[in-house]
Amino acid sequence: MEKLVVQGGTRLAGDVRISGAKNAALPILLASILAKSGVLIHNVPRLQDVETSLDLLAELGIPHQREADNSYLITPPDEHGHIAPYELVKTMRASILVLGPLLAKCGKAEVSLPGGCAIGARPVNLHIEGMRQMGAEVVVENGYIKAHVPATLGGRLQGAHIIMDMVSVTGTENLMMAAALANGITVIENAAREPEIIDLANFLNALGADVRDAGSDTITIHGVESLHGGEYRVLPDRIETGTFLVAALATQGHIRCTHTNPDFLDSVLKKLTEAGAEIRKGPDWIELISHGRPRAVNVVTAPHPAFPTDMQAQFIALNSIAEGTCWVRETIFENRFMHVPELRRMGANIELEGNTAICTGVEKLTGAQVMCTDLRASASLVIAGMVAQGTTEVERVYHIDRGYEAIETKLAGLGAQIERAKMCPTRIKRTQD
Ligand SMILES: CC(=O)N[C@H]1[C@@H](OP(=O)(O)OP(=O)(O)OC[C@H]2O[C@@H](n3ccc(=O)[nH]c3=O)[C@H](O)[C@@H]2O)O[C@H](CO)[C@@H](O)[C@@H]1O
Ligand SMILES: C=C(OP(=O)(O)O)C(=O)O
Repeated sequence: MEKLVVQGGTRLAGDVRISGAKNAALPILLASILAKSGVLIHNVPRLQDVETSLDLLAELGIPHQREADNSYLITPPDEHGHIAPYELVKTMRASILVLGPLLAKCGKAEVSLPGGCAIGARPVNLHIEGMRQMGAEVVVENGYIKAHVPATLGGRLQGAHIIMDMVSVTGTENLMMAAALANGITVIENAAREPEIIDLANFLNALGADVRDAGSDTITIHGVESLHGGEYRVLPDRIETGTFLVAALATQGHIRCTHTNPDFLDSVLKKLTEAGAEIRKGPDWIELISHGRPRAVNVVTAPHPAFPTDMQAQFIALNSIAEGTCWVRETIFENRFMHVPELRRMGANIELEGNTAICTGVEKLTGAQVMCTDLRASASLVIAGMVAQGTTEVERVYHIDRGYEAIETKLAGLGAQIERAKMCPTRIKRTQD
């Protein structure tokens, strides 16, 4: 087990290179199942979730090769396995994204049902319902989603008009991938509009699919017979970008994120400006200049283009040391406040009322031993550690490794005092009764 050891008190300064987006790379890697020949994918971030996706492809009998630091060649054979086992799915919920590609390509799929996780129950009923509307027969048995396309449909999913009850990112992606090879036209209404949806659509289209209007709430997919191989570059990670910008403002620093895309971050940049940051933008960079202590800002999470839930924890860390009182309302996940008790251990003044956190900024946090509970909660603890007095030890760092490439190296490059260390086995001293 490893931990991050952070000494607070340094202002972040300099340039940081943003990696490819986790939430685009995962669906794109798994969508390559659909291709008939090799797919070369660039700008894939080096993350635990990427390793898990590659393991999942290998488990299905789909080989890959690392061509360069961040480039992978996936070569799907015509015939391969169709079972995504519990052992892999339990470590990465996004494994559910093989359901659509496997059903579309192999006519059958068995995917372990992902369980709930620290941030909420996260059911996948919309994925299953959409596949059923496209003609698949689906049962949930022994913890697995077991789906097949009946012989009466000639082994091919059928285009359908799907109205999603809720906006779901991976739900929209799964249905888009399934529809790419379906017979006929699929229309997905109330679709998610995240930039990663557009990236997946662009990837599928680069392989010969016909996906239209991704990025709007109604996506139309004209099914094609097959997808060929190709080459694609994953878009930059807007959440990693936002995390570094929040870290810079919290430490009253001045940084520039390079290799990013400012167009994807409107709601976050607006809140950073409201909090007192000066933001400058170029075609592929964003600069943040601090002017003193940040001001507290109210935030409500909602589907894109509104404020992303994946930035909520980082803004709570920022508000913890900002001037004033404000509230942060989480409307996407029912349990995404696990970072709050940890931040309180560092001296933050945060009250929880249902889905709202009320933060009153304190002058200083103090270093403490804290524990990561999920990916973005971990990022918020690292940010808090960088502004706290003294040493913060962030434990269970495997959560952060799921979604941030080399976070301590990048932060150290900006001047942070942070290092990864091995955890010693805990020794509990027993006293005699
Ligand atoms: C790999 C990936 O891209 N992960 C992102 C994706 O997760 P993910 O795609 O899992 O999140 P969803 O957009 O599906 O979830 C949104 C809401 O819909 C609910 N829901 C979803 C599906 C379903 O079948 N039934 C249902 O009730 C969820 O419990 C949640 O309350 O979008 C989230 C919301 O922006 C982000 O936090 C995650 O980083
Ligand atoms: C919740 C997240 O990811 P996942 O959907 O992979 O759990 C996230 O990226 O913050």
